[in-house]
Amino acid sequence: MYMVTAEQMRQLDRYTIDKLGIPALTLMENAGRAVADEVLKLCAEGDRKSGVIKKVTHTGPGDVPGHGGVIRTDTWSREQHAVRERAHWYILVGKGNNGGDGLVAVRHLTDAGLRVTVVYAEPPEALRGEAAAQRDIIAALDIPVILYGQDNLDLRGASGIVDALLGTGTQGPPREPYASLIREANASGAPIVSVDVPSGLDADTGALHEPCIRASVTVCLAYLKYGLVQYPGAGTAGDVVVRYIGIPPGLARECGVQVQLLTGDTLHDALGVDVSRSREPDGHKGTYGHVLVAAGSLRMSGAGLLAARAALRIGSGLVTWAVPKALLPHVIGAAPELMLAAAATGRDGEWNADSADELLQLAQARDVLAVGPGLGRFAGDTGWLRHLWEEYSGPLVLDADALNILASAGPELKAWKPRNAAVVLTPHPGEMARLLGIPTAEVQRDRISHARDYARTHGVTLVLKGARTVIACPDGTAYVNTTGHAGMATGGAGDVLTGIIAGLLAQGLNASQAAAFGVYLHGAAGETAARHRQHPASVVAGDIIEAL
Ligand SMILES: NC(=O)C1=CN([C@@H]2O[C@H](COP(=O)(O)OP(=O)(O)OC[C@H]3O[C@@H](n4cnc5c(N)ncnc54)[C@H](O)[C@@H]3O)[C@@H](O)[C@H]2O)[C@@H](O)CC1
Ligand SMILES: [K+]
Repeated sequence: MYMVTAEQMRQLDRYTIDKLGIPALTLMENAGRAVADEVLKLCAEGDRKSGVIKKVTHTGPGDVPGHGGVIRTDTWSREQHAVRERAHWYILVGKGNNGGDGLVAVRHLTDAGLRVTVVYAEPPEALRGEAAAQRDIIAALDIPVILYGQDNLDLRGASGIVDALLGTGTQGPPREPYASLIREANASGAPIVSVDVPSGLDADTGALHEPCIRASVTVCLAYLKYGLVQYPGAGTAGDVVVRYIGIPPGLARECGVQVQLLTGDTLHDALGVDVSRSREPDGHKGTYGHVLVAAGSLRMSGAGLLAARAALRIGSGLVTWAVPKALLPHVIGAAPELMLAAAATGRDGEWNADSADELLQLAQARDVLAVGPGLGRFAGDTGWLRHLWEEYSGPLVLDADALNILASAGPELKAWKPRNAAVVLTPHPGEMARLLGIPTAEVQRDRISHARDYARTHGVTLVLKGARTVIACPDGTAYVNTTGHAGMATGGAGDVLTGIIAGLLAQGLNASQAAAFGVYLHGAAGETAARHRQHPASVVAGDIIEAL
């Protein structure tokens, strides 16, 4: 499922109207109709707040037996009519095309028997183009309208509200009278159905302006907008329903849109991943690759163990865990399936810069090198990592302190020899901020753009972790994950992801596939673990491995 910015959506709209010849009024009609459908569905589910609307058992249109088939008509049962007449919905209408969509919905809702009142934010004369055409139809139909003036409206009695105030044409925080109307709608407690995006949301980033609508449902038109998927926007949009309005679904790809929601279908169709994970009937452990995990130190040995165990559990043929020599006796038997290697001679169980050659030799005999979890920082670590980066010929997964080392290399990174094999970086927002030299809040404000820019500039595959993890590839494509939950914000969960991605690389997936599929599986395993533990908060990193 493609995801677009407001600007891309405008281009796709224009292309559909100007090049394909589908009239703007047709798109608006489809949009408003889609909104009305979702409102009626919500009515059928019942008004959760006031209990005015009860569940309707007969929801289908009237069926009349015909000759050899059924004639279906758009009629509604008496019970449905009765329910709708008792309800009273308010449709808040802004002066742009978002408002125009809302006015189309008004017409369809009225035809379906729902009592509706139109609330114009601005004098109806302010509407232009297609929206003005809708305004005139509403006037001709004698549908009740009011102009918002703060004391002529009490939304507290509303059964529901349609928010058609501001859409993808919004610039900056909602101005008056939009701001007051948004506050009143939120305070009403009525369910709110937003058209395209909740008014006050930055459609490109998911940042919330003050104020911003808190929707129960957002009926997103044509293509998913970034802001509905990224937090905090995702948290204010309620259930997001993407509805077709006549813009050909394939147009986004043809017009060069590169960002998609990561689903099972995306993995299969866009990334070519064998999601069934079938194995060769005559495969042997060599078929499934050998991972080297260089991770863990005296106080953080568990991080290395989790990464190595995850690499095993995801199906790698063999996994070797390299640790500082002094640590080795203490981790023997920690996971009997693992092979162990001592790769740093420091007596204190910490890594040291002298281990670079030794580690490189170990890595060259294996298919993938994962570096970072529980590594710690040590004197000369930048040169140490540079050596591995430049000399190791296989794919590299860098996490945790390996990312901090990269960050401290700063501009010097440009002088590092470009790698032929893939690099996957898996920063959390704090690590990403250090890589970019900007505050964490700035990373979070626009996660998709920061991840994509870094991946393109540095020729790496980048996994920006956190709710709705972003996987950005060197060619500009990006995927936004939907699996997982807040219970996975727990120590070690990131180490597990490192192991999963390394394990998938070892099994022959390319960097984009391994990163995207790894993130997806990691989240899905977290969900399974939450069900097993009966509460997300009780999930610990080891549970994610067991659930893989
Ligand atoms: N052909 C198209 O372009 C289609 C557009 N569609 C709808 O049109 C919307 C985009 O329409 P528009 O581009 O007209 O823009 P909007 O309807 O989002 O709103 C823009 C209007 O609000 C004003 N405005 C902008 N920022 C404001 C702020 N911060 N406070 C107060 N007022 C503000 C602007 O002056 C402008 O008049 C989409 O979200 C979607 O709902 C759909 O009808 C489908 C087809
Ligand atoms: K809206």
